Amino acid sequence: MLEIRDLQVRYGGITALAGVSIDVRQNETVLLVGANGAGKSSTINAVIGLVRTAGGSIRLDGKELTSIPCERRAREGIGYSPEGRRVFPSMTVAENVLSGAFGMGRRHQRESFDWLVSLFPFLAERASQPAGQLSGGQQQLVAISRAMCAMPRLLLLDEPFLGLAPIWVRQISDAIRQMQARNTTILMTEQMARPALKLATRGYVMRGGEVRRAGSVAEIQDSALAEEYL
Ligand SMILES: Nc1ncnc2c1ncn2[C@@H]1O[C@H](COP(=O)(O)OP(=O)(O)OP(=O)(O)O)[C@@H](O)[C@H]1O
Repeated sequence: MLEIRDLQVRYGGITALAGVSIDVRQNETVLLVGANGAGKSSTINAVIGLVRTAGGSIRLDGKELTSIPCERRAREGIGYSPEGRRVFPSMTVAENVLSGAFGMGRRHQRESFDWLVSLFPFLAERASQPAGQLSGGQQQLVAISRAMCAMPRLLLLDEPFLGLAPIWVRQISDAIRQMQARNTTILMTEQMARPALKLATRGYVMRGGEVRRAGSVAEIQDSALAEEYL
């Protein structure tokens, strides 16, 4: 479904990705694992269009994405939850979540919101509260709910578990499982790989802007290189 070939990203003189190739098949959950600066976020951000690519291709169901501007990529069915619990702090919880389905019909928005509330009742309890007042774990759930609200066919999750207490890790894992049950294809990144490994089907170990190893979750877990990060 997603075909990344020889992807290159540079920030000025810094090479962040030096020719990365990754495949994500339909209904798979693929994990990018690696230490700080390995190139995980740059890969995700290139797919959603937040960074310009210096070479290579990114195809979604055969369609080249690199020539589509960032603001139009969501319409291709891509949902994105950024690293670092980024919510719009002064907007309400409901506004934050519904912004993920911007431009879609009211009925679709209502149905999605009701479904998300059935997963996370606090979204209804806190619906009219500014999102900036929530705890870190709740903000991360709002960011993920926003990415899920449009029911994307490809969901990009950048470090969804980073710095969270176990109770939030469980809730976010449950949300990801719900998306899997709805046949959503997922590409996620993680430094703290253990909870993510339970959700993934395959993984890639990244280091220094390159893929060092690819394989099943078991293979990734076994890899000596991965040891460093787990
Ligand atoms: N905006 C930027 N300007 C300059 N260099 C950057 C920028 N963003 C990332 N880099 C550099 O690009 C490389 C890859 O970073 P990237 O954020 O993709 O890695 P990562 O694996 O996601 O790490 P992290 O877990 O810290 O986000 C690193 O050397 C990083 O310092």
